[in-house]
Amino acid sequence: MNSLTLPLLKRARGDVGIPGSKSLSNRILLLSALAEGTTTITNLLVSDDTRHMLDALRALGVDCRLSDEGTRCEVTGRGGPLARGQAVSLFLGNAGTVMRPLTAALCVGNGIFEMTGEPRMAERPIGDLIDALKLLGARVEYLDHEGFPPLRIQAGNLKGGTIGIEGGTSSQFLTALLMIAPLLNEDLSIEVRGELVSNPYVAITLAVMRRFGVEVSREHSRSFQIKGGLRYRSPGEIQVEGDASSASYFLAAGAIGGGPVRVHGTGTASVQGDARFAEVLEMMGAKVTWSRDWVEVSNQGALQAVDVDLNHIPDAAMTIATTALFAEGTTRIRNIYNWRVKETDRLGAMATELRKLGAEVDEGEDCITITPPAKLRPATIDTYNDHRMAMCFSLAAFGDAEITINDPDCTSKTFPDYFDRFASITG
Ligand SMILES: O=C(O)C1=C[C@@H](OP(=O)(O)O)[C@@H](O)[C@H](O)C1
Ligand SMILES: C=C(OP(=O)(O)O)C(=O)O
Repeated sequence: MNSLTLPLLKRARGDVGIPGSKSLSNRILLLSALAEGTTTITNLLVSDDTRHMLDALRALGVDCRLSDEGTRCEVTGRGGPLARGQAVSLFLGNAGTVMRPLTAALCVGNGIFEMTGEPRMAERPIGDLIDALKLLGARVEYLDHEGFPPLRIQAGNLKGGTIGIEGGTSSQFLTALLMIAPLLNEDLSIEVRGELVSNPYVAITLAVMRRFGVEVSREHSRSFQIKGGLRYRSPGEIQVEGDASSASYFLAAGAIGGGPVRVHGTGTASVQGDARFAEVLEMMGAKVTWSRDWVEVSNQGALQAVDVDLNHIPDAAMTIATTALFAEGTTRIRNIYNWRVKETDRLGAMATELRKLGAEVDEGEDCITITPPAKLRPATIDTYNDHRMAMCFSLAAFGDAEITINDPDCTSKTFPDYFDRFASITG
């Protein structure tokens, strides 16, 4: 579909479920492949990003059997590195959670691997991770531009020791190193240099590693120690939580459209940082009710603008940017520099599209300031092949102006039937 014109929305209410978490699905798939034993994964996310992980694992000889429309997967673990006799070329789309961890995993073992992706992937940095892997002895070549995919990896033995990793661009670099550390023959200490962005994603990594039998010690918040020469062990069956970033659009709809909207699949028991998104809606004046595995949002009065550092929830932070269209006052979202190196330059894209709706927007290097107009203007929103642009701008349909979303199918990266589920609580 080239574009989707949304009906004018007045209210949002009802119950809605969300698909499995992308971050958990891809971590669990990879560790299942590396582990000893067979893992049955349930509530697996079915989307482009998980398909890229599955296709890559299969190309690497891992047996992954899907059932229940792809939400259940039985993975026969390799009990160690993903070695391969012949050279393998892997197309990884624009999935950061595949490119970064799989690159690290394929540096260990045997084989020659080419890692490629969509054009945008060639603009998403990976140099800090490759520098760290090279210090451990990895052989990685840049096939196009220094510091960016596509890459050519010649796997081998990596040593342990102590390495530093830059924390300022993407937490996925640290996640990648943590996940391969047990496969090294020697112990590894990882010291994060500078600020660690998107910090809660590291907690997801540690939690999944723990489920697969590996404990990481933490001397302080940015120093990690992992024993080498270990094997991941399958937990048997493992259920993927609902995706807390995907939940954010419905929760925001509850805040803008009155609610109550109850989202099932994530709540206080979640390991995902984005589960805290509703706290920001609470700060804006919405009423939030929490349970272990659902969150409900309703709102009677007017929402209020907030001034918040959302470095810890960079994905759900985009939902606050469009919720700001319905809040009184000027909203400022700070410390989100890495929006610039994701599916698109999200700071630039967000500013451009919010202005089309009549908002006054100030785009800083690492922040965005949004003052809504008295009334939204009708607009056609470009989505920049960014699933989150499409999803968070669907909220603009509450503004009593006709909103058309270009390329709505780009939600397939993490949430293929997003617009149907959105219609189910707003129709
Ligand atoms: O590790 C993960 O699962 C993710 C980490 C975050 O990326 P950065 O660490 O690059 O901010 C997030 O934006 C991405 O969607 C998923
Ligand atoms: C940044 C995102 O994805 P990726 O895993 O490709 O980094 C995202 O889903 O918003």
